[in-house]
Amino acid sequence: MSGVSPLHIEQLTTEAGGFRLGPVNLRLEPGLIYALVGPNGSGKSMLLKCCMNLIKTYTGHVSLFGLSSGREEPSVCERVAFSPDPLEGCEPFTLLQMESFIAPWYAAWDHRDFLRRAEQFRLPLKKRYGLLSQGERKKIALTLALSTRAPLLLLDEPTDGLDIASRSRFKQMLVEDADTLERTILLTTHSVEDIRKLADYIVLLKNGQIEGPYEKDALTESWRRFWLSGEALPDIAGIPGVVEYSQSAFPQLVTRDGAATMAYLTGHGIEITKDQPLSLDELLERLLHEQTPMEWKG
Ligand SMILES: Nc1ncnc2c1ncn2[C@@H]1O[C@H](COP(=O)(O)OP(=O)(O)OP(=O)(O)O)[C@@H](O)[C@H]1O
Repeated sequence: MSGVSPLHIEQLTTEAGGFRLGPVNLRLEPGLIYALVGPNGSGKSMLLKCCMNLIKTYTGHVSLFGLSSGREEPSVCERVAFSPDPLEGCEPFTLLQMESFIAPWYAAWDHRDFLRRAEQFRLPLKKRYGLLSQGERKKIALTLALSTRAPLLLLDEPTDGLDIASRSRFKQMLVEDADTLERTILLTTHSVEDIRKLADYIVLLKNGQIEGPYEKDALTESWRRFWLSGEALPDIAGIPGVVEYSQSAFPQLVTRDGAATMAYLTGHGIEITKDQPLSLDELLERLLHEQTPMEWKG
């Protein structure tokens, strides 16, 4: 772990409408993109709102760059931008008007940079937010968040509703910004494609609790499916990493620790006939829904 964390959450708990979130502990490292992934209603939006102090009824502690998130002073505010889903209360305003409200909070705001982003997203500057389509509204939220040039962005479902070209432009903007800005992003998403293309790390939110962060590349390297030549394995429970074993004409197993499983099988003279990494879709589904350490299939 290095230096001060852009976002450090300690023992955060909150409740709303019978739903309990936490205790959540999470520490982000600078310059990385984290995908916060969880089922509908798992508390992702609540967590982002707690970080922004928009929900104040939480216990625990949130610090932004080492400063308490509750301190509403420029040194905290200008370092973080939040793109909620949706932007509430903005219906009467145009993009230019929204800029005039937000820009004064951010010392690094550059009007030309803002105009360039709006143009790249083909956004009207003088049309009221309330009259725009869902995708156009999302692009407004992204334009405003990115234009802050804040070193920490919290983005709630940033690509939801975007057309294909706009998704590419968004990604391109992140890539271009990385040349001049050390930016940490925590984004929520239900899109495997977003996770594949954007995220360095995956953070799971399940049953109100955080799992991870998991480095995406390490995760996809580690989770594997092996096909075996033997008819039956001697001691399945003793094989490290195995989460599923299917006994059939072509026995196969799924492991969360490919290297350890392979070492065990090789060491016990069991031949692996085929070895395949899990797709990110399957891997995420397993991570999000796994309840027990091992599932058996006869
Ligand atoms: N103000 C509120 N009043 C009552 N219940 C609330 C409130 N805010 C959130 N909740 C409840 O808390 C739970 C978590 O909501 P949240 O919006 O954080 O989920 P989410 O993970 O972002 O879901 P999704 O993926 O569907 O966007 C939900 O069951 C929701 O109904």
